[in-house]
Amino acid sequence: MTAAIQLQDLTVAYDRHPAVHHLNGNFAHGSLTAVVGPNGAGKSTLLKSIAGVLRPAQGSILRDSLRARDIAYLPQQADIDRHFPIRVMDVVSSGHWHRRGLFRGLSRDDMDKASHALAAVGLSGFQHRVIGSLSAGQFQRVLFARMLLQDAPVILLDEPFNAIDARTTADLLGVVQRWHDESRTIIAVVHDIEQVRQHFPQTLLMARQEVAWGPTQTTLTAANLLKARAMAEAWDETANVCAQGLRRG
Ligand SMILES: Nc1ncnc2c1ncn2[C@@H]1O[C@H](COP(=O)(O)OP(=O)(O)OP(=O)(O)O)[C@@H](O)[C@H]1O
Repeated sequence: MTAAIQLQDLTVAYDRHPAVHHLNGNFAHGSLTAVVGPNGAGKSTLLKSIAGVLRPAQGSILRDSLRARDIAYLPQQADIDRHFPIRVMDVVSSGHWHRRGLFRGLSRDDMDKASHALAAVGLSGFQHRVIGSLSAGQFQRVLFARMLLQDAPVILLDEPFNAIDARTTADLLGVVQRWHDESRTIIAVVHDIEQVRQHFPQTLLMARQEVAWGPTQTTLTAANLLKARAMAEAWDETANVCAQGLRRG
């Protein structure tokens, strides 16, 4: 299968301290991959750099012929301000702003599409609710409805099921499976190893660097999980990005 996203010796750093270190590999077109690793392993940083929010310190990310709008990115809920006084309909409809322009009002067609997307995530009738009044699970459903409208071939999800109730998680895993059936490329940071084993055919296990990357069954072994933890604990937070020509750490 051809690569939708290719990481070439990718290092991403904050103030020159690497959070992702010399990653190499491909996310194939139509693949469904979980990104797994201990806290601070660089998972969110990797997703942000694939989304184009962060730039590589070294190496590169090749995105085939994808345009920025072809990549839908769902950040962690903690990174989203929900105190904004806007309605569910406005959030969902912003999923297709690239088609209708940022400042044009909502057409009847836009509203119908948003209503269908809300129905698909089990939130019929929520159009006029203010987002601050929703539970965490309901808000996550709204963000998935927004991504349904975005209709992107590549979907990045950062801990989409963290602190979300079991019913919502099951429903949203159904949406992810539907996207997979539609041959979209999906990369999701997931903490629940059992969930990964059940729903994600591919896994990238990382601890700043790659620990293992491939079919979930062969990647998520007890030995690899132990290795990831040991690598994360041994990581020197104060290390700088490698100077050109130095041996890789
Ligand atoms: N904005 C930032 N500024 C400075 N350092 C950061 C920033 N964001 C993350 N880091 C550091 O980069 C490293 C990787 O963080 P990252 O959030 O990517 O890991 P993660 O695997 O997603 O962690 P978690 O599972 O806890 O969400 C950590 O040492 C973290 O402290």
